[in-house]
Amino acid sequence: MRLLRHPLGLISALLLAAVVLAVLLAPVLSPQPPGLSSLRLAFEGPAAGHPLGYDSAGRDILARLLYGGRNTLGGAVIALAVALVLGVPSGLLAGYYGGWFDSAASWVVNLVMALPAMVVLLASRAILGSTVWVLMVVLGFLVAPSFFRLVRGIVANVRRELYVDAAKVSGLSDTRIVSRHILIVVRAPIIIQVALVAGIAISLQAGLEFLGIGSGDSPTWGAMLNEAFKNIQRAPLLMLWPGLALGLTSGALVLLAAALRDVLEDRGTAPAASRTAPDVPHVPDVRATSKPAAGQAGERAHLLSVRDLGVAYPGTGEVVRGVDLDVRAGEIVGLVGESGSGKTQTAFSILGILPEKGRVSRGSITIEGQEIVGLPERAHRALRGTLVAYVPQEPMSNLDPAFTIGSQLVEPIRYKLGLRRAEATRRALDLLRLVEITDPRRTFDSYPHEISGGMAQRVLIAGAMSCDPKLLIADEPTTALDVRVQAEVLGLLRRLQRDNDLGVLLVTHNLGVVADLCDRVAVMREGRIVERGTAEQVLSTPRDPYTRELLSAVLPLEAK
Ligand SMILES: Nc1ncnc2c1ncn2[C@@H]1O[C@H](COP(=O)(O)OP(=O)(O)OP(=O)(O)O)[C@@H](O)[C@H]1O
Repeated sequence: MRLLRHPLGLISALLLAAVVLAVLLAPVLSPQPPGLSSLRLAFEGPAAGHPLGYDSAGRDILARLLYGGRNTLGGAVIALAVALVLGVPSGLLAGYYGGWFDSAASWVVNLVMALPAMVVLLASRAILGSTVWVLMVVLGFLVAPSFFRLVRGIVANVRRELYVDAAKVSGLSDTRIVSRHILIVVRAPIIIQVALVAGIAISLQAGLEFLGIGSGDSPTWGAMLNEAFKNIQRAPLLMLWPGLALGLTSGALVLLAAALRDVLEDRGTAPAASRTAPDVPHVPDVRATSKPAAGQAGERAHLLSVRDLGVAYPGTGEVVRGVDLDVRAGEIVGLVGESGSGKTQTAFSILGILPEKGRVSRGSITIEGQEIVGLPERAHRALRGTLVAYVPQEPMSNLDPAFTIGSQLVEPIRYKLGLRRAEATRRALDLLRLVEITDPRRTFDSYPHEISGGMAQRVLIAGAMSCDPKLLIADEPTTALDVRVQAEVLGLLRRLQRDNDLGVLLVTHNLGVVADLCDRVAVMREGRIVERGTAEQVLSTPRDPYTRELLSAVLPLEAK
């Protein structure tokens, strides 16, 4: 549904729907069968009931266009179905279980990818015949590796997530874990990839037909192009219709993929738990209160100030109830609490990205003095990325596997800062250096599946820093990483915060992270803040029983 609110998505979806509908209704819309030929009418112009005129064999162009669309789109569907059936389950298995199946499947995939597609298609035509459907099955086989790699990369990454471990520990079967945790993560990239591959399949098929490699007997847009090309001197307009149909359909698919990416990829994701050793830092600071803080405002911080925030969902009521929070320039504030306590909802309200049905039910949020509750989406969007940036929890699923790291950094920089490509590229490389990536050029040119989780998180931090934000909201930024990499990424956040005088709101379960990094901390439970103070105060002399409970759950494990 959110796709319909995306202008590009709406236009491309409508266009595709119109094409598919027209093609399906071919018998109704078309005045005669596509093969009916009357040489007397060859190259005749439009006539009543034949709005596009006749081709070189005196066949109705509209009929051929509509029936040809059936073959062209049907061929793409077949190629996609084959690619999905082969690529997705094998990618899931290889990514989830690894081991010999992964090695064998990756070997086969590399082999298939090394095959020159055109040669294979030509050879299969010679062996299997020229029917368009058979060629599309072969094409499906050739593009299946792209789905395999996509799914395998994401699944292998998600498999390492602690929440998948937790699901395993709690006794869920593998099938259930895959359907509950894993499919959700791969669904969006697969949908995007489907749109892209459909466009490629249509263009490739048309290319083959245009070269005269497909089957001559059934009409397709490519075959129409081929025939029109032969008569280009005599009737250049014949090229227009199949060209237009192909251009519009493939263009709409590419735009739809881009819109789907926008819509599907900025969703919040599931939580996870992790631990690092606490090492209470010496931090000077501010006020400490131990009571729930609703209504107890105090002086508001200039950078970020939240007062009496409520977030509600229909049916559930308020899930955040009267939260007060301040983040000043140059400080890191931890927002801790168990799963479901409302941390992410608070962070999302500040970012203005609450899920569809969620709304801020009361209170005020100011960023640099500007009230943002009730701000129109457009104005809010202008703040995100420039004034406020977000570092998400799952680095890998926030990077699009279909694009290089470089292009994913460059595009937002160009969009937000209006830089030219060369300048944006320079800035992206500088940012990669800023986040301590040793070979920025190599990372720039890599695809997400070629880099590690820690590197991916650095890339996302680089992305967050790209427009010099003043406030960074990091939601469990190290959850997906192993302990050593966690420490590195936390160190990086600390350095960036110091060097840039950033204010950071760090959402975390992890009291070790709070101890390592935070100046101040607010503890949330059931939508309220139950305790706040300097990290040192809260960790060494917790006043609220809930904080004590949280601490006692962690400390015995970390005392070693
Ligand atoms: N889309 C939604 N519709 C209804 N309730 C929701 C929705 N999203 C979140 N909630 C509820 O809001 C409450 C707070 O969720 P939130 O995600 O903020 O918790 P959290 O403290 O960030 O937990 P975690 O650390 O697990 O992410 C939860 O009880 C959750 O059930």
